[in-house]
Amino acid sequence: MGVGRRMIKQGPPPPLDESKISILKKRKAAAAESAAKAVAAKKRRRSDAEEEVVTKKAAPKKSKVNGAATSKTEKTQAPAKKKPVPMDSSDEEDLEMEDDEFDNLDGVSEGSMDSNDQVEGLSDLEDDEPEDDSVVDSDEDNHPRETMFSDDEDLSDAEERLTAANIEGLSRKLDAERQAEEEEAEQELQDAAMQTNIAGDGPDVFADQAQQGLAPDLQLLRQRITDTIRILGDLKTLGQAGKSRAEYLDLLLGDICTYYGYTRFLAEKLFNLFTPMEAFAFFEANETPRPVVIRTNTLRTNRRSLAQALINRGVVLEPVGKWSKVGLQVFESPVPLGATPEYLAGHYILQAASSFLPVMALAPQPNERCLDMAAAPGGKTTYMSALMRNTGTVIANDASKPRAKGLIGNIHRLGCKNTIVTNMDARTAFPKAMGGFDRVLLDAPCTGTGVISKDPGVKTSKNERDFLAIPHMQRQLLLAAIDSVDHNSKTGGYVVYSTCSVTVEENESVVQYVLRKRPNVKIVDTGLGNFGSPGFISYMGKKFDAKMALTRRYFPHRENVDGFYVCKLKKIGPTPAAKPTDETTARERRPARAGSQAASTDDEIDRTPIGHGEEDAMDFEGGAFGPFEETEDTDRIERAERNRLRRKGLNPKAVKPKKTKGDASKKPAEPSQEEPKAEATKKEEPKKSSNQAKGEKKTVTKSDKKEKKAKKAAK
Ligand SMILES: C[S@@+](CC[C@H](N)C(=O)[O-])C[C@H]1O[C@@H](n2cnc3c(N)ncnc32)[C@H](O)[C@@H]1O
Repeated sequence: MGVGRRMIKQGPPPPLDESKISILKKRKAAAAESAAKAVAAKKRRRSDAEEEVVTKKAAPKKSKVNGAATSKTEKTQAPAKKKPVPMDSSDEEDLEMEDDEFDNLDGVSEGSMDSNDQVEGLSDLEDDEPEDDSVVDSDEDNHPRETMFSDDEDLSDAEERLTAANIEGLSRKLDAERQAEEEEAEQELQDAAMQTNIAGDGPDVFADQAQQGLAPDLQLLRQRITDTIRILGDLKTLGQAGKSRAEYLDLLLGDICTYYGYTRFLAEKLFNLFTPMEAFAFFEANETPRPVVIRTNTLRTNRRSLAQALINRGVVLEPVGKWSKVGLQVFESPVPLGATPEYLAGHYILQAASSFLPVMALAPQPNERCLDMAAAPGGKTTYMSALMRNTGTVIANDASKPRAKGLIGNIHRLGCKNTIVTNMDARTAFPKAMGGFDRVLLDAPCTGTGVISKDPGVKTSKNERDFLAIPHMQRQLLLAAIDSVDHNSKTGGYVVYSTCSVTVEENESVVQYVLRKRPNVKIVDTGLGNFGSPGFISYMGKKFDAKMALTRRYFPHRENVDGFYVCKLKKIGPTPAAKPTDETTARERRPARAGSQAASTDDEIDRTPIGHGEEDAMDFEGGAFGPFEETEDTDRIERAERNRLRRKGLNPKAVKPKKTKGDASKKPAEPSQEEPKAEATKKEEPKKSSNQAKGEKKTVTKSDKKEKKAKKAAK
């Protein structure tokens, strides 16, 4: 992400600024406090920061920020005391395909803080060093911070393991907070009803519609949104005669689009995930940034030492919550977090709290062989490396070359010595180039609907085509991920699939698809406890595998983390050699082809996985996994062949009739040496029954291989 976007993200969206009156009273209070603080002099701000450190220290029983979800009190105070924390360019590793993200690594501080702040921060640092030191000293003297950074923060496995107890505690706390917020919101709605003296009879929300076309009065719009939600909650009593639920929903969606700036298409998609009331909370949460979080790099330091070093620089921070032993939530920083000596020395990385979760679910072990399929800029790769204590191997792959450069930068900075970077399209590269991994992480490219607060462009940039093309690619990648895992791994055999999107199309639907295509995997518990919400087991009439409830969903308005999805799969049997990685139906492919660059490469690639040993011997068609889906295969094979010919500069229509059944060597366009043989032979398949095709395919493949070998030998 660029500096500009970081700056935008740090502040509220200008058009909503004036009218943004939170539904929660506590936020009103915070806004007032914030305004008051804004006029304070810089030294005053500095002393505020010191005060806060002292306050925290003086309040040992104060509840801490959990899971990046602040406690109620903290949420109230946070907007006022937080000033924009400079974000490092590595901060959000989850936004897809941003090639320049790491090009701006060194410029991070420039756009994030004004120069005065920086100078002041530095001079203050010099002036106040002894003072800060004393704070740290006193901290060591039975200070509450002792409890925050307890002695158990060693580099042990246990430190990294998420305990169910911690998670349950956190979950309970979040539930309580959420309930309180909902009660407040409900109260506000009731107050609004009393103000209008219309108890038992809802307001006429349709009355203002005549004003359409004029610039909207955002306050009125907001009022109408809350009124409509209230009416929808009790349509029978509050609804107007002759007005249907659909009409109210239509009005509400239109208002949400106008108020928050979404396209109708996306607003509807997101709205449908929740009740109207909860959808409102979700859209609201997307207007405010999530807490800034850094992850301690345990290959270089430990959290206690890092926290002390940063506190000495005037950074106000706390442990992110008991669920993580490496996360620190930063409330305020007088220095750019992407340019501190500790940052440059690789002691931490800016990483969204939700981004820890897939790696925790993956739980890579020392000495394992792991793959991070879509790794750049490396927040998760470097965490994997740290959990593996720089042993074993992590293959960190990314299809984007510029992003892969950023990945390399992070790997060096954080001192990951067990990591190899590759720059390949994971759909084709794995398991062909490499396979047999103990664990694979697929943090898939996605639409980014979980990180709208970071990238508001998502509100208008994602269209229907994206929601066909991107899930299509996700399915391909996840099949490749599964095929790349060694089901016989003594320590692993796991795949973790994650996205920073909240839509069902990119999450449960993708998992459901691969369950159908790869019955040799099953969903297992993520190990993330009750933190987050269970994945959907049904959605809009569509039923999913019952175990989908073991997958986890995270939402900005529920957990105060970026929207995220995590699914853990265990491979229980070999992937059949004959099973192509991409088996999307023709119906799914068509829009995808037209849709995106990712999808456009779809046709050009044969994704047939290379079998390993026993997998080669697996007779898929007659085996445990059922028959080929002939229509899909036929279409895929024909398409692949046409594309192969086109790549050769040949007209498929012109050359096709010349081909002879079963004789690969007589093809007019000979596949190049590096082209997969399966592709060359599969074109014969459509005209045969699946059994015939299978038999012939094997025969031809073998003869082809022999022929190739002979050619090689001759050369
Ligand atoms: C959500 S980001 C990954 C973030 C990363 N896991 C982290 O934690 O820093 C998705 C990444 O997928 C990469 N990508 C997209 N298509 C790909 C493909 N076909 N093969 C491999 N990587 C791909 C993008 O370049 C992008 O860096």
